[in-house]
Amino acid sequence: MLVAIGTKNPAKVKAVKDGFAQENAHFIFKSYKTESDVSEQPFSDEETAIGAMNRAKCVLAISGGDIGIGLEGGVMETPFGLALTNWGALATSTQPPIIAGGERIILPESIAERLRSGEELGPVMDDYSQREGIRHREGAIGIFSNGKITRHDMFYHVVRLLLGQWQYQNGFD
Ligand SMILES: O=P(O)(O)OP(=O)(O)OP(=O)(O)OC[C@H]1O[C@@H](n2cnc3c(O)ncnc32)[C@H](O)[C@@H]1O
Ligand SMILES: [Mg+2]
Repeated sequence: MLVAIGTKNPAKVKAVKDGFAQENAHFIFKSYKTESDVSEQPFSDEETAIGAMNRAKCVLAISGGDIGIGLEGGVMETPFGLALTNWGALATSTQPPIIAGGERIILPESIAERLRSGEELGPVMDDYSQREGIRHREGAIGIFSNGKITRHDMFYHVVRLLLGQWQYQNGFD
């Protein structure tokens, strides 16, 4: 079965491969750069989830795969501050997309202010941590959880939720 992944981001690609790895079925993976057709920095749960679904549908269409997976990161305002929010989607040609959300934490106010004024989380995190490519590695969630939950860990959970829902809906044991 061909699983098409709608990103070239290594943290996301590895999360998908690891998420499918413990199954008995044989999966082949291909990754493609896809557009999420939402803002570069999604600013709500809804926009982030739509971005994930768009990526999943797009990668399914361009790959001819059996399953398309889209993962999208964003932020959302809450009564407690600006939260990280992450969504994943699994698309097939026969059913509406399945979605699942990731773990959330509140960002420090200094980071939140920069995002509210229009900056993107990726570059802001690199600037904050004085390192390059945080979004390809542990991500903001990894930095602010002291490495306890990385971007890979978080998206791995999302992928397990997607795969499990797909199996449940299709009568797998
Ligand atoms: O190549 P793609 O798949 O697009 O991966 P990405 O890292 O750009 O991830 P998203 O598009 O899903 O994320 C939307 C924006 O939020 C940023 N972002 C999201 N989660 C992040 C995290 O945990 N750490 C750093 N930046 C993050 C990211 O850099 C983008 O500016
Ligand atoms: Mg992106």
